[in-house]
Amino acid sequence: MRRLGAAVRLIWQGHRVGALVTVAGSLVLGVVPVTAAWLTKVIVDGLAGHRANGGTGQVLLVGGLVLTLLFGQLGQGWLRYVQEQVSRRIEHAAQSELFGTLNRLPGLAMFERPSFHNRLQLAQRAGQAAPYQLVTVANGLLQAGSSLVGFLVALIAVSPVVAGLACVAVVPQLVAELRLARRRVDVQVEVSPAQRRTLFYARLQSEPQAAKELRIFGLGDFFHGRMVRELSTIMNIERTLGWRVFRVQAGLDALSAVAVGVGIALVVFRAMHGLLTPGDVVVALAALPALALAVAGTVRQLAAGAEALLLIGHFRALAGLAPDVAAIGATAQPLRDGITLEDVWFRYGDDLPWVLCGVTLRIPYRHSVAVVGLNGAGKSSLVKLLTRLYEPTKGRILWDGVDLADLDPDSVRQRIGVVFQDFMTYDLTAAENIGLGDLRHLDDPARVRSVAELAGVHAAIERLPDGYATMLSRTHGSEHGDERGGVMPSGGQWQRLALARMLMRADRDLLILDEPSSGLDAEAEFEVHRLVHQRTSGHTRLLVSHRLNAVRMADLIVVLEAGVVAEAGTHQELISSGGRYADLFRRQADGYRD
Ligand SMILES: Nc1ncnc2c1ncn2[C@@H]1O[C@H](COP(=O)(O)OP(=O)(O)OP(=O)(O)O)[C@@H](O)[C@H]1O
Repeated sequence: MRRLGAAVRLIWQGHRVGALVTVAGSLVLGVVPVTAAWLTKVIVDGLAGHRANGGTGQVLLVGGLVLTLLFGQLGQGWLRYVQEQVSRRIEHAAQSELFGTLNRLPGLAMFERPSFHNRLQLAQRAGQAAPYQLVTVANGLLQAGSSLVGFLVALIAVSPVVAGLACVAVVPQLVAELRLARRRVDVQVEVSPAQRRTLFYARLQSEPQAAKELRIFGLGDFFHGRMVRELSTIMNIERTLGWRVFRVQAGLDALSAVAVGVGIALVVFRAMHGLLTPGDVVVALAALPALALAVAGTVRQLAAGAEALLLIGHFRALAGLAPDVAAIGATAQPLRDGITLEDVWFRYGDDLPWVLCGVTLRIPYRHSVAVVGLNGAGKSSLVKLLTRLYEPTKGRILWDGVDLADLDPDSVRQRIGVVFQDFMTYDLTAAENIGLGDLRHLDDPARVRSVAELAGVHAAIERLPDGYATMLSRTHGSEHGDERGGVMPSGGQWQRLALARMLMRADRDLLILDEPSSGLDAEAEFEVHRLVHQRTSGHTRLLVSHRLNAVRMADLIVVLEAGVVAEAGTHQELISSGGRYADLFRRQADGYRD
């Protein structure tokens, strides 16, 4: 019932007038065949002398029959057109609702589950197809149903026994078709992971980023083979289903043919004994196959409706997904004292190893804290906890003494500027790639330009064919229809663009720079750090870097090792203590000297 409610809501949001019009149209068109059959009967009875229609009456009846048939033909075309319009609007509403829900999910954990993506794929398909399917089913049901009722009434008038036979034949058809509907949905669920893998292999073979390695390592045939294997798996599952559908429906068709045959025999038998007029025979002979068709149509429509409702269940499950990070709470206030991590433990899943094992750390207001450590030490995970993309498994993170878990994540994020280690590269213009850092200033060229200058990428952008309006993509044209194809910045230039994007938020309370210069050459790295330090000094900052020289000016340096804080102090203190940091620093310095 809830699924039906969800479907009706989608249809209502999509195009309520269109939906009502198609329902009314279907009802009217449903009575066309039976009207035509009755007019035929009256004409035939008039011709056979069983009725006194008169010459004018016969002409009027024939005219009425022609008009009825014409109305039926034109009406069907019109109904199809309105249905398509309704369908487009419903699909639009469904996709908008689905992705609106996804965007409202505050955390990351959900996006890292294969089951979520399988369900998303099903939900997308359900959102695209199922509501429309329901509209066509409803219309089909109304048409087939009203034809069915009409012919049944006609048949009851001619022979109640034959009509009863037709009714009994409905039961096995309905049961079999409903079981097939469930199996169809099960198959869609079953093939969903293989379909997603197929898409993944298809993308690898078509995207420029992967094209390099595929060609150099000769991986094209390897991935092509894997894709073909997945396609074969899908094909085999669907072929088995197709064979089952064919067998069941062939059985049902045979049953229906037998029922029609028995019905016709009964009609002929009664007519031979003078119990039926020629008109009755015409009606019965027209009604029986038409009734069989209407029964099969109605049953298949019911099964398609059941299938659509089962699919809508996936849509509902996703559209009603509970957020993995509580999305409500008090609004975060401007930072005045600092951020404290209290015995923070974290792992990405119950069955995965601990990443942080009791980290206690303070980032005082207007101070800079650097986190260093070997690969996999948990530095980026710490950043994800601070930005509330995940919740700590144990322990607390306090924003001026208030647990982050009690604050509205959006309001916290509005107070933070971040450049991630795995930053995004958007297939958009250079200006947009920077301006996205603060949507309020997306169309503020002066501001965009000033942060680009700070990040040292302005000169490179100025040299592009269309300057800041140049598309930074080789696969997408611009939104304004320019399909020339843009340019591809270098790795270091992309990193500077990400840095500039973060600098759009340089006025925020907490700035987090996770490896902001790993793609830069040594000279550029030094320059970027100097500029960022200058531009953001006086802000509360968390810096993550492998290049210890780049973070030596931080107020506090924390060495993270195996998920715990192994050492903490200023650069001088850590060097003097001769521990892990001093060792790492010496080795990096030696590396530069050699
Ligand atoms: N999304 C994730 N799901 C599961 N495990 C993850 C995820 N992200 C990171 N990990 C694991 O958490 C551990 C810490 O990773 P993290 O990225 O925080 O380390 P890091 O210190 O930033 O490393 P690096 O210096 O290489 O960037 C690693 O063992 C990694 O495999």
